[in-house]
Amino acid sequence: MTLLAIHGLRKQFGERLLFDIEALELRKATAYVLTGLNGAGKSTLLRILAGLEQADAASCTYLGMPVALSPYPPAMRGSIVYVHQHPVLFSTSVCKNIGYGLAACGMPQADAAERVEAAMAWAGVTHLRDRLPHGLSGGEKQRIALARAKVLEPRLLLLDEPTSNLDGAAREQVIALIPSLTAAGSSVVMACHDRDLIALPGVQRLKLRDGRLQARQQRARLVK
Ligand SMILES: Nc1ncnc2c1ncn2[C@@H]1O[C@H](COP(=O)(O)OP(=O)(O)OP(=O)(O)O)[C@@H](O)[C@H]1O
Repeated sequence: MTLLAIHGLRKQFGERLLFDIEALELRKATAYVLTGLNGAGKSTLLRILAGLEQADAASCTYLGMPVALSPYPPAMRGSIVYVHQHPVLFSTSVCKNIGYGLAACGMPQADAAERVEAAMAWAGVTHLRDRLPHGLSGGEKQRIALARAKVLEPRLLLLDEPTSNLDGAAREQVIALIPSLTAAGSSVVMACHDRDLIALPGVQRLKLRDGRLQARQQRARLVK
């Protein structure tokens, strides 16, 4: 089942055409890696999908409904989450950071607290619940940012280089979280150069090259 399909997606910065993508199709509950050389436009594409950057599209459907990319549709705003390469956390406790989006959309406190607990456990950050962001490691911050995104139960997570600043156990902990996102029904697009992320079983490959998008399908897929 298709989650998002865009045809004729063009992005220009002034006179410069960054890419002209004939077709981008993202399936439900599927993980994708988006590769390409530095400057190919990976972050820009993720930012367009998240509604943080404007672009021209010939046609777009989201959950089978035709939508315009501009202005960015509320249905996409409410179910697509972008996680920055260097996540910015608010200067409040880890658990309040994770629950912020739920409180903002008016979820009752008891329900929100339950979801936040589950997200903290998932990301392995329960022991950090009362800590302030200052002094947390890069890996801890990245896992908190992933928990803050997952708690919203998005249909699509856009992860910009989620492991680029991490190594060793911190990197492995983040990589280990990815398959459970698709198992929970979310699709994931990760801009990355990390071979271990690219090699995760069932992950589909998208590559930006010379302004075009190449898709390479793998047979095995993660849970749908
Ligand atoms: N707001 C902007 N105005 C003009 N040019 C921009 C803007 N944002 C990005 N670019 C240019 O678009 C190109 C693609 O940038 P982008 O960050 O999307 O690439 P990337 O593939 O994510 O690169 P990297 O792997 O280095 O992160 C770069 O040449 C960048 O300078």
